[in-house]
Amino acid sequence: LLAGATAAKGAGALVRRVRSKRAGGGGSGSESELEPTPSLPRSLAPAADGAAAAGARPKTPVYDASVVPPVTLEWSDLGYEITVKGGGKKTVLRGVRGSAKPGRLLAIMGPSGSGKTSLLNMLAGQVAASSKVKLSGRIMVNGVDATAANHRQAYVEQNDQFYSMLTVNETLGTAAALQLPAYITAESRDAYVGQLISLLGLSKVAESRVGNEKVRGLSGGEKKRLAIGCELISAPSVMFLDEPTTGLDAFMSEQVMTTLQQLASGGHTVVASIHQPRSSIFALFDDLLLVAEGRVAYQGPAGEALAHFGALGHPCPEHYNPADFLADLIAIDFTSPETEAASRARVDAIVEAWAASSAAAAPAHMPRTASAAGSLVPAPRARGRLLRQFGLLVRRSWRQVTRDKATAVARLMSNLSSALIFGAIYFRMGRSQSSIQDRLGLLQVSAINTAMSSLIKTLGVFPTERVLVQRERRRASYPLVPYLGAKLLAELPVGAFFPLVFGSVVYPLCGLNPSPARYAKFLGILTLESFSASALGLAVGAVAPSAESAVAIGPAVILVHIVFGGLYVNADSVPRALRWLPRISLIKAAFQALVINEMEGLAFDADDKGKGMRTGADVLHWTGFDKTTVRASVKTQARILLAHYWLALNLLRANKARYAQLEAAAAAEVAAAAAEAEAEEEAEAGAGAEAGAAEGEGVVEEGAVEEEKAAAEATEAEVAGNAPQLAAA
Ligand SMILES: Nc1ncnc2c1ncn2[C@@H]1O[C@H](COP(=O)(O)OP(=O)(O)OP(=O)(O)O)[C@@H](O)[C@H]1O
Repeated sequence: LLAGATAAKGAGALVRRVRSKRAGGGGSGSESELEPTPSLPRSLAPAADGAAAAGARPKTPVYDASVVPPVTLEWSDLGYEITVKGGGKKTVLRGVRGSAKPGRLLAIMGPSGSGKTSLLNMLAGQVAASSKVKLSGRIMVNGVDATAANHRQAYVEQNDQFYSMLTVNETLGTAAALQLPAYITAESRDAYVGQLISLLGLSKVAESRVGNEKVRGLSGGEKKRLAIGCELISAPSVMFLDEPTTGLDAFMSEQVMTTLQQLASGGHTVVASIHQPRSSIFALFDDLLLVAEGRVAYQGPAGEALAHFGALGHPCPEHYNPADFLADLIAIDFTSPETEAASRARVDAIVEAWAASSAAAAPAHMPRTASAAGSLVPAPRARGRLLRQFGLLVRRSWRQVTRDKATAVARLMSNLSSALIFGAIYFRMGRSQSSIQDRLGLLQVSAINTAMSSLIKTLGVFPTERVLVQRERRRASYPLVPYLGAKLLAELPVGAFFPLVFGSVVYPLCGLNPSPARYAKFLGILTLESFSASALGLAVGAVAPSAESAVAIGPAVILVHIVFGGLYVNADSVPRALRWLPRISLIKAAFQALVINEMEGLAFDADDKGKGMRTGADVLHWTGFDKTTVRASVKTQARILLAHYWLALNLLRANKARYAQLEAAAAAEVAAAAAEAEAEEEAEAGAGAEAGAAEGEGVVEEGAVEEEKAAAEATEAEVAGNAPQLAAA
């Protein structure tokens, strides 16, 4: 049965049939009785036995991702206002109302700039918090105010981010292992991932790497379907997708939208913003929400939209793409003042006609309560043990870093060429007086080169990875500490390899101190420094808004480390107020250790006049490094390294996404509900009416969301043990 899980349209009917069977509790309920091809993977664990299907508590907990609690979303009076430069207000959305139903694909369409993305983000609670943004209105889930705890939703962003060196199978496998409850066996998980892959039409590329700009991998459409798959793991009732077809050709767009239609058929509530689809894609929509200038021009069955506009005197010409027709109809034509005025009048008339229509007035089911009553049970969610998460994350990072041959070759070539260039410039330095300056120069540029190469590599990769990690953490897959720990552990050997290559080549070429112990220490000092620079890269990458800005900020930061790196400014002559800077310079710590390691016990030839520094001790005195040791410098470097990790961890924590919440209307509703509850309480003393869903103001942090989710988790054991009841619900 499961092997046949291809994406068959109409399979939703089957799923619904199955559901009604279960809900009835009759029959054996055995999976093997069911006929072909569900639109979603059916079950993670072996199906419940007859007793379980009949309602008894099953011995093996069942997690069935195909049967999500049905969710109807309703929204009313949505307003989205932005304070623009100069203090003016821009209305992005005004008086928007509508609904999205389970088992249906709702497309949000409209001309560019009409507010599609803003509406989608608002419905999904993904509008970035800002003092300039004001959101109002009400969003309900099955009749109660929407909260993170009372339904499970997923949001597929426009740009897909993955670990590029992992295969499709590994990507979904890791996501499943991180997100699914720990009681699900590895075999069940693998089977589930296999089904998900066939559902998404990714079987042919299951063992292909995702790829990136450097390494060819999946096509745009395949990546989009993989992104949908990653979100599907947690069995969300509602799926939001921001322009899922952007950047895809017509064929791939259709494949993606067909996948969405299948998900809807399987019982999910699917909402996608989309920009002028072709007619075959338009035909896949169940419902349509047309946005014109931030207002609703139509909401209802997609198949009835043309009739609605025909009745308003705007018939669609024959053989015309309905999506193009509708987009043109509600677009403002800025060609000339006359065309603008005419098109505005047309759009206004359309919007007003819709607002006045009975369909628009059909009340969304909006009881006056702010209670987030748990009418819906969220799907169980992973709270795996830290060690298990750590293991998974180490394996993922290890695969990413060891398989990235292109980056490894580039780093190898860069380190080798630097070593050879330095080797040629400082070739066999000897013991003359001028070799003292050469030695100091070589050790300084070696410290700078090692730090720069490590920093730039981290800056180029980490900001993108951070986005991915933040996304995963939004799904509460794992805490930051195991993530960072796993990353460091997995990258340790590869990270150490490059400074070792550089040092191994440059040292003998330049004729540095011939003692093998000094050679080994030289390599150790450079390796530790490269980790310190990489950790600095993590800290910069944690705050930089993009990879580009990280690459701009990083060198500016390292420049301070270079200036106070020990050669350009003598530590003793640094102004008192800036004395802390050399102490935190990773280049200084490395340079100092390298110089002491090189100079101790070395003798130099006198110059022509029989003068000059004759011993390494003289050089150390002159540089001001005679007051410390290699060991102390290495300890300093270790402290700098740990401080950078600590900084990176805290910056990542502080830089988490914050989302704006519905403001005025929600606050008013909460107040009204509170007043109502108070009145009720007075009326029936001790009735204990609840009115306090304190979601009034401002900003919801992920932490707050997590707390809500944690509360929902109390139901998890229940869910685990009562899957048939959940399915029935
Ligand atoms: N943070 C913001 N600051 C200023 N203007 C904004 C902001 N967010 C949205 N807007 C404006 O709101 C309007 C709607 O934007 P939105 O991105 O929702 O439109 P859209 O229909 O999705 O457009 P497109 O199809 O081009 O992506 C646009 O005029 C946009 O410039």
